[in-house]
Amino acid sequence: MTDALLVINAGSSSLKFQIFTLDGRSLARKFRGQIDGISVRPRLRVFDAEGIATVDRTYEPAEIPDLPAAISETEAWLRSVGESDLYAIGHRVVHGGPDYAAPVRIDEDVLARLASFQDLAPLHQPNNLAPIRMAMEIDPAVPQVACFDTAFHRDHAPHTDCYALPFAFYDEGVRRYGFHGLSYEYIAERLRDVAPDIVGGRVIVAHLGSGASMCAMKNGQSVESTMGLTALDGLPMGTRSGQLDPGVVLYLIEQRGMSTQEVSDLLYRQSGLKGLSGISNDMRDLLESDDPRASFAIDHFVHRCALHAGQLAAALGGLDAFVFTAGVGENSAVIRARIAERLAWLGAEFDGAANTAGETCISTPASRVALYVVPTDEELMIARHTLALLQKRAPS
Ligand SMILES: Nc1ncnc2c1ncn2[C@@H]1O[C@H](COP(=O)(O)OP(=O)(O)O)[C@@H](O)[C@H]1O
Ligand SMILES: CC(=O)OP(=O)(O)O
Ligand SMILES: [Mg+2]
Repeated sequence: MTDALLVINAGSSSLKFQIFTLDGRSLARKFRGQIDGISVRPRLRVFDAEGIATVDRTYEPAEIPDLPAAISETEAWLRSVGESDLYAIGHRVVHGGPDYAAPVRIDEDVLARLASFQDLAPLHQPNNLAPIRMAMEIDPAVPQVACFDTAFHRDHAPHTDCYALPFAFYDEGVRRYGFHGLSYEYIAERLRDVAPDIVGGRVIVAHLGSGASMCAMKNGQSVESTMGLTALDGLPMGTRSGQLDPGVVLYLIEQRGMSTQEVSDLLYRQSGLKGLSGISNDMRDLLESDDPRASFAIDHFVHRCALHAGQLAAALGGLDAFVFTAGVGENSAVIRARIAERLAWLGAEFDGAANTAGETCISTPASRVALYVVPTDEELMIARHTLALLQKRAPS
């Protein structure tokens, strides 16, 4: 089949993939699948075009201990359905560095440049690039396109995305890039249908998954993000610390004698919900647990979400809407309720019944700040960009 478009999205706790068929310029979803809960409660699910689950398989944590294992398992599944003759493959690549403000067709030079950003996104970039190399080896003739988490944020004003370091660091690329841009771009588009009255306003989108960030949007454009040079900054995450006094890093090195590798492992893999709770990086495990350390980690997460929401509301000069998305934001009514209650001072009137009923709008009609739950679809955004780039037009 030469009219199939494969999309791969390697996150920090999941590998998501979709296959689309092409009919001229339009995309039709054929399969959507993911292995989530990697290393904790791995589960492969594949849904057909009607949303019916065609595969639902759980694994022991040791069977899918990391992203590379999930990549191999997914490759095996893809081979089994015979999607070997592809029109193109679109990839999520988390870090585009200072070079890439838009999707790019991948060749050896581009791949080498993307590999040079690996240390800035150690949880993601290696797993984003491995399937690209794999596909190049299988069939170098299939076009591959990289779509970046950083691209949507690249129009930030320089005084907002610099660090207060000597300016030469900004020039060499030490900037607040921001991530989850494919998700935010998709949500910005969805809001045109879901909430046309606020799309031109001041909106915070909270992408709360295993990785978590918030984006301040004005008129559908990103103006601020909680993430920075790396995807460590901002909110606490599954295994990442989030915002930290840089003095803590100095303390770890100088007082505790930790190596850079040990500090990196601590901040990327042992911190966040996992580090604070000592139980799990998976929000579902914490919500199900009676252990006070689980509720402590959740309290911290909610507190930091509320603080960062205030910061982004300040960046926007007020707030018209707040949108929840990604694994936690889409699925946990409890976490949404707890964060929404902390937005009351901004004028948000939370509708608890709408929230538990799974409605899209979870604020009262009188609320000055509208609250929404909008499922994200990074893979669809990647598919649109990939097709547009290969057909040399703006994504539709
Ligand atoms: N029903 C749920 N309640 C609470 N959290 C959930 C639920 N379903 C999924 N999650 C959380 O969502 C996270 C995964 O989100 P996702 O956006 O897929 O992450 P990523 O792409 O970063 O791997 C997991 O850590 C999981 O705890
Ligand atoms: C950038 C990032 O944190 O991505 P994810 O949430 O998919 O891990
Ligand atoms: Mg993700």
